[in-house]
Amino acid sequence: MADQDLPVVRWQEPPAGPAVVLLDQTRLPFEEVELACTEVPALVGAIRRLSVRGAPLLGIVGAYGVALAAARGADVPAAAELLAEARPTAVNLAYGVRRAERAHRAAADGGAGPEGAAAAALAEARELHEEDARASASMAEHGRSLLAGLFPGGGLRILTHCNTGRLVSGGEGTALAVVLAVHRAGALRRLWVDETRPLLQGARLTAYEAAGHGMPYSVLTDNAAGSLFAAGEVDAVLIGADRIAADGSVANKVGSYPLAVLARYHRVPFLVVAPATTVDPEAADGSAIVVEQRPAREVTESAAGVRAAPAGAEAYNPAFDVTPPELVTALVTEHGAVSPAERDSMAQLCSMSRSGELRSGNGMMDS
Ligand SMILES: CSC[C@@H](O)[C@@H](O)C(=O)COP(=O)(O)O
Repeated sequence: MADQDLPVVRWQEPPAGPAVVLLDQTRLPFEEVELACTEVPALVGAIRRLSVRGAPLLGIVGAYGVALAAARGADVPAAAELLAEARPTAVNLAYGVRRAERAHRAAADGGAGPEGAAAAALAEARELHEEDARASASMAEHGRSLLAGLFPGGGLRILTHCNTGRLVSGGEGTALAVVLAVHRAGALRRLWVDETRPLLQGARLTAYEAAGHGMPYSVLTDNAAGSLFAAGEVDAVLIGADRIAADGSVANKVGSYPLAVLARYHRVPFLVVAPATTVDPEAADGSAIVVEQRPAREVTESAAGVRAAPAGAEAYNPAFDVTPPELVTALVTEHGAVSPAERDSMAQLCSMSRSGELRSGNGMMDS
């Protein structure tokens, strides 16, 4: 296995750059290989094929993408549009893009010139990168302390879905950062890792991160989760989120909703860990969240391109599903934990998130 020491994203200055350099997640867990994107279309392609993925990281990368366009003298609004639309569900992507675009425009309007405006976009991307690292550390501590209160004896068996660790973040991640804090506190008995069909973010990426941290973990097929609950082997479910609506509905990797149903039936806490930038106050409820549909071949073929279904088979392949707020025990953000059932807490969380305002606009938000 690789060493896990390359950054998940970094900015490359000239002469090798300007470039946004990504740790190519399609090559993990077998190879740690960097992918240098020197132009925005290459970066958009990398986002679409999931060389880089996970909501908070998409936001950071989107912001660096705007900085890249500016540094290359490209059409920044056009590049921002391309980047923001590369994937539709994770609200953080458009949020990061619009933030950097706004910084670029403000500098240009202030007479900074092309180089100064490009520097302003890059500074904004770096700021978002650092903010996300700080948010990650706060979420980890809030989540750990919530679980310590619920399970004072430790010995936790946590089930997680998809990948939510350092590979999705400026820091140690969202849900997996909480698991890591529990592990460091000596309170993790086992991490159950859903393989996460069809692209195996759990089996490939979460298992890779769990192994790197020396966690006790087991990979299971998504379908095996029910029997694990039935056997009383799951104490808590922790997942991340790609977008959280104003009513507390949570869009996350497809397969999250069935876990929430299982957790409710078996009276197991279902915790969603995400930075406030994942809250979209403009999405009133789950029906307002666009769910990305992925190509059929991801389901009808194996990862190696070997056909699993008859030629011409059609497929249903949504990348995400939406869990209604009544199934979510708590949302853990950098500001603390809230129950989505508490309307006042949700309203407060919405007011702390600027993702909705920045997501859809042209970066002209007043502030
Ligand atoms: C903090 S990570 C939360 C989500 O982004 C994660 O669980 C997820 O669903 C990622 O999906 P992906 O399609 O791999 O980008």
